[in-house]
Parts: sequence; C-alpha cells; structure tokens
Amino acid sequence: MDLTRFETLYTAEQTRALDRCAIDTHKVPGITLMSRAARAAFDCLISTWPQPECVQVLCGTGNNGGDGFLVADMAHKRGIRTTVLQVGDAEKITGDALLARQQALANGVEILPFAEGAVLPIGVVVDALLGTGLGGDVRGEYATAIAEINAAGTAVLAMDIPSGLCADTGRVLGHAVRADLTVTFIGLKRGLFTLQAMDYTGELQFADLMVPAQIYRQVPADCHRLELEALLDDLVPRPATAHKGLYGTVLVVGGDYGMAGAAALAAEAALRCGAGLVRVATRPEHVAALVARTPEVMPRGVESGEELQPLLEAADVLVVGPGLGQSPWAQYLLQAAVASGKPMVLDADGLNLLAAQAVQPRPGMILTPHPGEAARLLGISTAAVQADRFAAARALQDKFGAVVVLKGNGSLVAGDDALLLSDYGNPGMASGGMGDVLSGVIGSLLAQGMAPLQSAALGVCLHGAAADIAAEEGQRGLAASDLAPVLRELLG
Ligand SMILES: NC(=O)C1=CN([C@@H]2O[C@H](COP(=O)(O)OP(=O)(O)OC[C@H]3O[C@@H](n4cnc5c(N)ncnc54)[C@H](O)[C@@H]3O)[C@@H](O)[C@H]2O)[C@H](O)CC1
Ligand SMILES: [K+]
Repeated sequence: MDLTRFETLYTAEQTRALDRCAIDTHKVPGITLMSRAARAAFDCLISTWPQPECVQVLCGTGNNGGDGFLVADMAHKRGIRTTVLQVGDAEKITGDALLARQQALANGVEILPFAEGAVLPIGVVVDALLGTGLGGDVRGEYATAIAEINAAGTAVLAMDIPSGLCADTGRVLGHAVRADLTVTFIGLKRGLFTLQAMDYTGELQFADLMVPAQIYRQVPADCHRLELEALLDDLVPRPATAHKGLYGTVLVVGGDYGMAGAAALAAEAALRCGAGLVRVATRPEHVAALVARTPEVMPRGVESGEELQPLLEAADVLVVGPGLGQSPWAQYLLQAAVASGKPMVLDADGLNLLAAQAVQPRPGMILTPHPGEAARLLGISTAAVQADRFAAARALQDKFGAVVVLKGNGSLVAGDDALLLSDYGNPGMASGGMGDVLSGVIGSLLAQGMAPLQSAALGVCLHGAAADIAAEEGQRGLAASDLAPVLRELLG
C-alpha cells in the first residue's frame, strides 16, 4: 500500500530528531527556526484575530517559551499591547530560548513573573508554556497557569501543541490548555489527532518552517494520516461487463435473539458499499425480518456449524460478530467460520470469544475492536489501551498476526508495517450499531478484491466520513442506519 501519499505523523522524539537534523545536519540555526515558528504563529494570530485588544503570552522555560518570546516581540513591534507572563524559573532558560527572551526584552517587551490572577480576560492568550518537551503530568506553576488560561475565557493560540497534551498519545497529562487555534511546527504530532486532542487543539495549522525537505527522509517515522480521496483512487472502476460475481459474496454471521438488527446493519452496509452478493447466517426466527428490511440480502437460519458449512463454502468473505452473542450457538458458528479459512472481519462478540480463547487466531483475520474489546484481547485495562492507542494497536497486530482497527477518536489501523490514523468521525458515532456498519463496510471492500490493510483503511475513513456528513443534521440522534445512503454517495 503506497503510504507516501499520506502525511506522516511523528512522536515528540521524532519531532526533536527533525529539529536536530535541521540544525545539526543542515545548519539551520535553532534561533532561525524559532523565529520562523514565531512568525508563522503570529501571522495565524493576526489573520484569525485581526485587531486584538492585547496579546498575553505565557512562556515556559524551554524552547516552546522561546517561540513565545518572539511572538510577543512581533506583537509589540506591531503596536499591540503585549505582556509576557513568565512561568517557571527564568534562571533555567538557556540557549535559543534565552536569546529570544533577551531580544524581546531589548525591544521593550514587558516580561512579568506569572502570578495567580495575572491572566486578563481580554485579547488573545498565546500558550507557549510546554511543547514537545512535556514530561509527565503537568506540575506546579505550569498547572496553575493552564487553569488560569482556561478560566480566562479569552481566545487562545497554542504554540506547537496545547500545553499539557501529550504529543505521542493525545492524552491530557493532568491539565491541558483548551486552544481555539494550534499552530504546530516542522512535523505533525500523532497526539494532535487522537483520543482527547480534538477537544484541546481547536483549529490546527501546520508550518514546516521551511526546513530542508531531506530531513523528512532522514528521520524515520511509521505513522501516517489517512486521506479518503487518495484511498478512493484505489477503487477499480467497474467495466461494462460487470456482473455480481466480480464483486464477491459477503456472509454475515450473527444476529442472535434480540440482536438481529446488528446483522442487518452489517449486511446492508456490505450491500451499499458494493458487494456482489450478501448473505446472512442467523437465527431462523430472524430470516423474515431481515428480508423485509433489505430484500436484496439473503438470510438463512442456521442452528449449528454443520448447517453453516454450505454458506461458508459459497462465501468469499466472512463478517463474524454483529449481534453474535457468546452462547454455544455463537461459539459453534464462530468455530466453523474460523475453520473455513475464509478471509474474515471479526467484530463485537466474535472478538470477545477470541479473547476468551473459544477460537484461535489464524491468517486472514481483520479485527475491529473498540477500546474495551481491545483491552480484553490484550488482557489489560481499557484505560491502559487508551493511554497509548498506538502501542495498543501494534500490540494487537503482533499478538494476533492480523490487520487491526482500533476504533475510537482517531481510529488506528495497524497491519503489515503500517500504522495508519483516520481522523474522520465525530462524537455522534457513540451509538449502537456503528460498529456493525463498519464491519460490513470492511467486509464489502475485502470481498471486492481490496487487500486487507487497504479494506480496513478505506473502510474506517468511509465510515467516519459518512458519519461526518450525516452529522451535519446534528450529532445527537445520529443513528447507524443513517450511514448506508451516505456510504454509497461517497463511493460514487
Ligand atoms: N528545537 C528547535 O530548534 C525548535 C523547537 N521549537 C519549539 O521548542 C519546543 C520544544 O522545546 P523544549 O525546550 O524541548 O521543551 P518545552 O519548551 O516543550 O518544555 C520544556 C520545559 O518545560 C518543563 N517541563 C517539562 N515537563 C513538565 C511538566 N510535566 N510540568 C511542568 N514543567 C514541565 C521543563 O522543565 C522545561 O523547562 C517545541 O514544542 C517547539 O515549540 C521551535 O518551534 C522550532 C525549533
Ligand atoms: K504550547
């Protein structure tokens, strides 16, 4: 899968390596990078808030603070009422940050020690407290300063990353600045796109600081941000001679008592994403309802693995788990499905039965856990999964030898050597059935001949993008069945 068409996402350490490469290898002075960072941020500030009443810059004692001093210098030169509030021990400031501080002072910028109540509820606050040097939960005066920024109710611009947000995981480390605008430099940080990040970054702007392009080749990074339009280009146009046999047969296995709708949602999604034929193996009592809902889908009642066999043989791809439950019935069907060797998407209770070792993993699986299911599969807590979603996705892939979709805010796809992030989607997706739809979408793409990693990547982006379009009418009350028609529009 050609990953070069996607933006690369970096950890804090990789971003520091980019900085060092620019400075040490390509001889771009650090203070020059800092000036360019400040210029990029100041230009964003003025274009967003053209005539601020004042600019208050809260500076830490590292290079993030250094960026802040130079922003203050630019605002002061522009005739804007500017104040720098110094957080942390100014005696600790060294290197480029010290040069920047001295430059601001020499140009008449007012730098005051931060004190409680010092942040005025006017103008624009620039958060230059902490950037990629954040280590551990925010402590001391920094925590107080962050709380004051958030309480002031002003417009807030965050330098590089909202202070307190972990650049690697998107976690809030104790306290974090809620910014209206974040201007990030040189490399897009992974933590800006997952977990809690979207509640803290506000609008995100990127500035490459005109660093030599070679540095991006000299610093390896394995995470990429997916882009739907590029993935849609991978879809093969349909020839005039197209027939349903070309587009595969998807067999959905699930829909135990009280959960027939889950199987129906997965089946409809598979149909609406272009599968040639869609069958459902479910409880006999659910057949009529499934036909009534989607007459194109072919449900069959099965009571055992033996009865499932002919359907398994006729299928190209299996989607096992939507409404499956964990009863003996579910286990028999899952065991037969795994034994068939057919490519399969495993979701919901299929994953829980895998976690309980009712079946063993085998090649050709695509796992689609939410954080709780991922926790059960890894034998850790959900909090531990969310604490580093990137690590959890990799761990799942390593443990089960499968392509993995770790769902949630900033869904991750791990497979082959790729670690892919989809930042499509919205909180309206927090409703039952959304996962069933996703499993059907991925199964459909797989049945149409896409490779597993590609099916998972495109499936996740399609699913989130469809939910974003459907949520234009409101996030609350967004239902899984709202996605099917939009999926079809997006696939064109
Ligand atoms: N390197 C460059 O040429 C450029 C860097 N840019 C900016 O620099 C920051 C990264 O700067 P760094 O000095 O590495 O760290 P920070 O300024 O982010 O913070 C270090 C500072 O904060 C204190 N600290 C760390 N963790 C905590 C905590 N949990 N609680 C309280 N205090 C903490 C630590 O003691 C240090 O004093 C990068 O983000 C960019 O903004 C330029 O933009 C580009 C050139
Ligand atoms: K910051």
